[in-house]
Amino acid sequence: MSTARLIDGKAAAATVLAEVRGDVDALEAEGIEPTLAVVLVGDDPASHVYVRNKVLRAGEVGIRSLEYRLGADVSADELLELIERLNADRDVHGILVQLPLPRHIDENAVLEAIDPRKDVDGFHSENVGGLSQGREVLTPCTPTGCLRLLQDSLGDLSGLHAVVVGRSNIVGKPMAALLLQANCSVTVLHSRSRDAAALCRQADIVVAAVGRPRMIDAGWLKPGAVVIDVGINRIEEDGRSRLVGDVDFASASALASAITPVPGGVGPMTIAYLMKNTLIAARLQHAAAPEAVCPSTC
Ligand SMILES: NC(=O)C1=CN([C@@H]2O[C@H](COP(=O)(O)OP(=O)(O)OC[C@H]3O[C@@H](n4cnc5c(N)ncnc54)[C@H](OP(=O)(O)O)[C@@H]3O)[C@@H](O)[C@H]2O)C=CC1
Ligand SMILES: Nc1nc(=O)c2c([nH]1)NC[C@@H]1CN(c3ccc(C(=O)N[C@@H](CCC(=O)O)C(=O)O)cc3)C=[N+]21
Repeated sequence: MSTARLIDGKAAAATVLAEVRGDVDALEAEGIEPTLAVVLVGDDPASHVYVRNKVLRAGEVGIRSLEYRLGADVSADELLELIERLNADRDVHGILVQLPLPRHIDENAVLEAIDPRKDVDGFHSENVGGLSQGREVLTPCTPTGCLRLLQDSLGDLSGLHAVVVGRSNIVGKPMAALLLQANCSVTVLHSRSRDAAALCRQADIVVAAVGRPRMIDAGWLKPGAVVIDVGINRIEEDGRSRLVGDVDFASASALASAITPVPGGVGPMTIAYLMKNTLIAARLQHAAAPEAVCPSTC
């Protein structure tokens, strides 16, 4: 039995970050200091780890980052006020509000309050709609990172059948939109899909974003399929805690032609694309408001 080629997300992320580093230098030569504001509400330990990683990575590529930590009991109004302040601050180019938010805060209202041009997560309806219409907009980091991994592995994706397992707003749906934009035929599976494994076995490309440890095994795959595992699940095994994906790596890698590991696959690419989006956002804002037309008072 053959073994799948490993798609190295860490190495791919390093390439993306090197591209970003070059763009940062170019912007700084124009007197612009790309800046990302990260907002973290509450004390979820996993969220704290993610936010720390984002801030560290930003520093490494020369992006300035501002961290705002708010208590779990903060009111929606206080959070919206902070976002308004960041929207109005011309020195802030990207705003990321770490999800999930505490239950008493309407997540959608918060995401809609972010200036779409500073929406480095690509979650604002303006950007969601733009992606669906094929306009050039800020697109969500995780699926955009997955698309890059696929294009690096396969080149042109035209005509391939891609199956996305999961239909969340942050991964599954934008992933499907990006693959369609890249000329794939796209099938989206979810918890109500009938005989999901049989549908998945028709895929040339499988993107798993379910949140169920090792759900997708060889029985879901056509021989030679390329598998992208978005899942990040912390489980207890052999008396210790470990991170596993939504794909049963051992089983799937015997049948797939290429596969991402967890950790070291999609996760690092998500952070790399957050940095890239921050650069795109900075460019967008400075192209739209050149000093020559816009006096310093605006
Ligand atoms: N690597 C990274 O950078 C990131 C990783 N993640 C990880 O990706 C995973 C998915 O995240 P997210 O999209 O937010 O998760 P959600 O819980 O929001 O969505 C899960 C999706 O999976 C579907 N689903 C559940 N059970 C089944 C099943 N048995 N068969 C088919 N589909 C099923 C659900 O269907 P339905 O809609 O019908 O309920 C839903 O659409 C998680 O492990 C998360 O931690 C998330 C973001 C970034
Ligand atoms: N507004 C918002 N935007 C997000 O993009 C967002 C979010 N909220 N909330 C949570 C999810 C999750 N997410 C991850 C990012 C990086 C890794 C990552 O780097 N993972 C490493 C392992 C890290 C570890 O060891 O825990 C890896 O896979 O190699 C994982 C998950 C972004 N998310």
